[in-house]
Amino acid sequence: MSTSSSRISGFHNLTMTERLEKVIEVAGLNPDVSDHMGNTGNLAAEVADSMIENAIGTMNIPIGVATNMIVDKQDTLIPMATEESSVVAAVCNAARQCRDSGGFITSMSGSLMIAQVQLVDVPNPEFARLQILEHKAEIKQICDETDPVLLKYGGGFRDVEVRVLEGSHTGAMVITHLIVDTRDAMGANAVNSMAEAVAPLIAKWTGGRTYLRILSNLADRRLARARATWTLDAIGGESVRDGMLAAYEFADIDPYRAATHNKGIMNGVSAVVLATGNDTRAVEAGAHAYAAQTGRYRSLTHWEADQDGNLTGMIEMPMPVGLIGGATKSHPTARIALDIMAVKSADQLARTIAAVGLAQNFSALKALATTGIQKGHMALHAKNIAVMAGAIGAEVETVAKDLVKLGKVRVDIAEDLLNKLRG
Ligand SMILES: CC(C)(COP(=O)([O-])OP(=O)([O-])OC[C@H]1O[C@@H](n2cnc3c(N)ncnc32)[C@H](O)[C@@H]1OP(=O)([O-])[O-])[C@@H](O)C(=O)NCCC(=O)NCCSC(=O)C[C@@](C)(O)CC(=O)[O-]
Ligand SMILES: NC(=O)C1=CN([C@@H]2O[C@H](COP(=O)(O)OP(=O)(O)OC[C@H]3O[C@@H](n4cnc5c(N)ncnc54)[C@H](OP(=O)(O)O)[C@@H]3O)[C@@H](O)[C@H]2O)C=CC1
Repeated sequence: MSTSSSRISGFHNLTMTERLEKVIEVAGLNPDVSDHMGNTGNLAAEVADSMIENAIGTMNIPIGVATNMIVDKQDTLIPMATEESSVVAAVCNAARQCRDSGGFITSMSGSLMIAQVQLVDVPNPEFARLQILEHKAEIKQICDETDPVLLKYGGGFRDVEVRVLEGSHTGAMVITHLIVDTRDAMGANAVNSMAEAVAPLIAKWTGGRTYLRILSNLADRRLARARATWTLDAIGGESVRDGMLAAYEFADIDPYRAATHNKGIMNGVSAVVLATGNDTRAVEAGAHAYAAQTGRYRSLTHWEADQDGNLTGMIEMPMPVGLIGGATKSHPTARIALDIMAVKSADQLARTIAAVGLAQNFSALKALATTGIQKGHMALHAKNIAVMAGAIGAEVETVAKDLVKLGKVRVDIAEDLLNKLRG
């Protein structure tokens, strides 16, 4: 085997330590790297190794706790795993400003997931559609038998829907949607198993051929909603409100702006999803597909003034998260994060995450419509810049403070400050 080749036969059969040594050799890294990578922090090496393939170590991301949140009348601490400065502060800031008006009120459309079965080579697709619908009772029985545990917890098959799509190469496709209540699980594995169990029968009933059998990440039967009111007093008056409303409208009519606006929302959403061991990609894919559902990519939030002139914000987005399954149970930090939030159900977790997304959006819009994002964000980012410039220990705080004082949060300036500090 050539050391410069990425073809490393049997790599997956090595132990984690052996894999790391192999990577150090192939990538020509300094052997000191093994000390750093060998320290897996608060995720035991054997757990990391059982979670993914070809593991060589772990990567720690800070968890911050957002304070001030009141969700459905309950004070709630929010664990957020993120590498980005000012994200946690922004949630604290937004939540503080709506505490006096009651915090966040949330709701959920349900915990239904959709699995899709793709059927092709059917000459009479509309006929096939009805053939499938006629077998609803049998489909229910197969789905429920596939996951008796889910059934025990009150979940299982709820409905079947069939759509006919026209592919330009493949021709007519008959797409069956299995609608399944996955309760406290995100449900991907649960519904995928059901789709695979039902597919051969769909082929048999219709005479067609099935291809894909997989959940849809456009989880539009699992929408989490949150709303909150910020009084004019709390936000600093009408001009702040109007600036925020204009910022919202900009996002809602312009996809270039909406992408950034929604990225800001996902700063909060993904941080809680990650901290609780849930699937960030599933939530992100669902969020963006949902934002584009009207045919134009739009804002996930809506902002209005109420009859008293106060600012009201709302969010509604797919939130397929669970309390069991994925890494929610296997990652010890995820379990602690769930304990911090004290959530009792996947539904409550999803609703709380929606509230965090709304809070995040509030702070970003307020900063953008007033002082600009850089003032608050860069002040908090200054510590990162100090570390990038080589500051260590107490130097980090000193250099960061000086950067903020100068109003120039730049690495070259941090290096100058550090040199001066060190004499
Ligand atoms: C940064 C702040 C909060 C400063 O805000 P401020 O008003 O200058 O700070 P303050 O010192 O007056 O504090 C107000 C409250 O903010 C919180 N707060 C204040 N500082 C901290 C801190 N260090 N750690 C934790 N919490 C903090 C805290 O709750 C505090 O109240 P207190 O507890 O003191 O009574 C504000 O400017 C802000 O919310 N900015 C928005 C930041 C943001 O959105 N960051 C996301 C990254 S930028 C991005 O990726 C998304 C974006 C912006 O592009 C999205 C978009 O375009 O829509
Ligand atoms: N496109 C995507 O988004 C995809 C995502 N994934 C991954 O799938 C994982 C999530 O799948 P998921 O099905 O949630 O996980 P699991 O299969 O790990 O857990 C779900 C199972 O747990 C059991 N269970 C126990 N208690 C409950 C309860 N109270 N409520 C509901 N179910 C309960 C159920 O039955 P039983 O014990 O019989 O299993 C259920 O099927 C994530 O890791 C995700 O990354 C996988 C494929 C595709």
